[in-house]
Amino acid sequence: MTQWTRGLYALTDAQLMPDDATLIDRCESALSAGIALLQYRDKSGDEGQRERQGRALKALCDHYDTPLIINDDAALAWRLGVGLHLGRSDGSIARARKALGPEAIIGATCQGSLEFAEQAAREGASYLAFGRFYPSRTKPDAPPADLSVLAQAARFELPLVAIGGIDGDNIEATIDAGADLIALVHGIFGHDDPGAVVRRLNQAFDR
Ligand SMILES: Cc1ncc(COP(=O)(O)OP(=O)(O)O)c(N)n1
Ligand SMILES: Cc1ncsc1CCOP(=O)(O)O
Ligand SMILES: [Mg+2]
Repeated sequence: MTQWTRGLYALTDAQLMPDDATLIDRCESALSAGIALLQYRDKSGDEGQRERQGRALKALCDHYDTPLIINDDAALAWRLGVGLHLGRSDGSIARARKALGPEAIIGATCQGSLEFAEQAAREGASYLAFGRFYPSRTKPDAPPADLSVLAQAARFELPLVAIGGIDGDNIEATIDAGADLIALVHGIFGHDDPGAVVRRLNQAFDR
């Protein structure tokens, strides 16, 4: 597996990629340009679609040697043998760690809270996700967080993910504040050519 602890973290969106062909095409474009992690985030409520698209993305991610993370759905992550991202009301990190095993990548939403982060780290999270840091088109009601939380979270010695409204204009400031991974929906998949955007955004890590 390629190093996943620093770089771009692309999250899918069923509105931006409404059918299987668009989803696979856009994800392949991002993967081939070089992302650290891909998250399948499906809020459609269509179980069959989630199983089918999850399996297709697993095959694609294996091809590019890039970890796949499933949002919310621990059972699907277990069936596919991939990583899992859990928010505050998506179930316990400790239970997911027990079910998925010591090697699985398990991420936790911490919003802007060091207390949430402390608990997730204790329960075995692989990374801690903070944000939203900027106005987000994908999740406008996500609680806002201040960038200063990233420097304070360095004490957990886990990869820190920043999320929410990140784009080419604010990515450098977000990395400089302490983010190891930059998670984006619109900033990657809101563009016709995700690969070109990924190449541009990756330059922020190479300064
Ligand atoms: C990398 C990453 N960070 C945060 C989230 C948000 O998770 P959650 O709060 O559970 O909200 P939903 O994404 O489920 O709407 C995430 N998915 N990924
Ligand atoms: C899932 C999630 N959690 C906090 S903000 C957000 C959405 C991020 O999407 P975008 O990069 O389009 O703001
Ligand atoms: Mg969730």
